[in-house]
Amino acid sequence: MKLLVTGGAGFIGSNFVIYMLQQHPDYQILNVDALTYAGNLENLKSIENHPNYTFAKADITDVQAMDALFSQGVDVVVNFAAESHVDRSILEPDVFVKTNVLGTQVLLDAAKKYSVTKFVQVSTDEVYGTLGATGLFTEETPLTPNSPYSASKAGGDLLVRAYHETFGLPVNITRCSNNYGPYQFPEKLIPLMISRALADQALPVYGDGMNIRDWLYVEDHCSAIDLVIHEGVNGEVYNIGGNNERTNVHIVNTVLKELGKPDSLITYVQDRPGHDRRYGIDPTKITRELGWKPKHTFETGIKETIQWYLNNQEWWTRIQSGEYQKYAELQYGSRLGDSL
Ligand SMILES: Cc1cn([C@H]2C[C@H](O)[C@@H](COP(=O)(O)OP(=O)(O)O[C@H]3O[C@H](CO)[C@@H](O)[C@H](O)[C@H]3O)O2)c(=O)[nH]c1=O
Repeated sequence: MKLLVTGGAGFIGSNFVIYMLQQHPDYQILNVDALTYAGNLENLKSIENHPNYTFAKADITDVQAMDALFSQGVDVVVNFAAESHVDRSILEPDVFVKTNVLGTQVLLDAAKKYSVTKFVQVSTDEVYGTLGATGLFTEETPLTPNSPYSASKAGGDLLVRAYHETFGLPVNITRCSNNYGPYQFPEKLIPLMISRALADQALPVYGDGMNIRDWLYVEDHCSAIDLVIHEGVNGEVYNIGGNNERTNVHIVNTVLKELGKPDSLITYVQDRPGHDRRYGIDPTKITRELGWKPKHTFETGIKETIQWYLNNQEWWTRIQSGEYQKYAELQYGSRLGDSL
């Protein structure tokens, strides 16, 4: 099988490439990534010389580049390539629409032209909007995205759906909750808090810190996508969640405790505009229909993750520079100057 993985140098994408080469060493994997700020080939050092792995630097919105890649023969596409950070989408929505909507459409056109046997769109529970105190997102929950990021992902998902309905393209959409684990870029809650706590810097908790996310260990997400590639019924959506709902303040306290750092580092700052209160995924469909089961509890996953960041300080200190640094100052500088 020849797999085209887009965004394979990002957090979830690189974990997926490594996972697939371990599970299916005979599959050929072509990783295409534009290597924007969060794409990092260092994530793939362990498999870069694998005989069945190839890398191409290209942007998924580049029609000619995508045509050239698909013309080499592709069986399955897994589309991870996306702008993914909500705060950044509030500052610059245009790049989100370009990559997440236009990029998806370019890939769909190429997938149609070259008759791929499966197109998996890796999406997010954020397309469902926010939950109140009760209930869970199911695959039938209406799409009501609240941020430019989630609106752009919903736009991509709807195009995927339309290519199935209109052209019969064999597609699946997966919608995951918050991932965590090795190689997550330190703009996201868990790695950001680990890196700042280690440097004894203030930890910016948005609003009252009681927003809830449903945490999924990245390797469990990868195993779910592997199942969807092989067993997913064309046209179907599958929600993937870890049944691990936690408040943000619980996450931050866990990080502080594991690192032996004081609570006084927590700084409540101005809330994220349009901040979704709660996400919670009902994974019944993928569990019952495809037999998926996560292997990690939150308690083991978070310990392993913190240990990974402790063991790999060079990886994240190197990337905390350049464009990231400028952006972090914009994002946290103003927030931290504006503590509640
Ligand atoms: C970066 C940061 C975040 N937060 C809060 C905001 C959220 O309630 C929670 C998690 O924030 P983030 O790590 O940015 O993740 P969130 O907005 O939930 O979105 C993530 O999870 C989604 C899946 O639910 C993915 O689709 C997104 O790509 C991914 O970024 O922590 C803080 O309180 N302080 C912070 O500095």
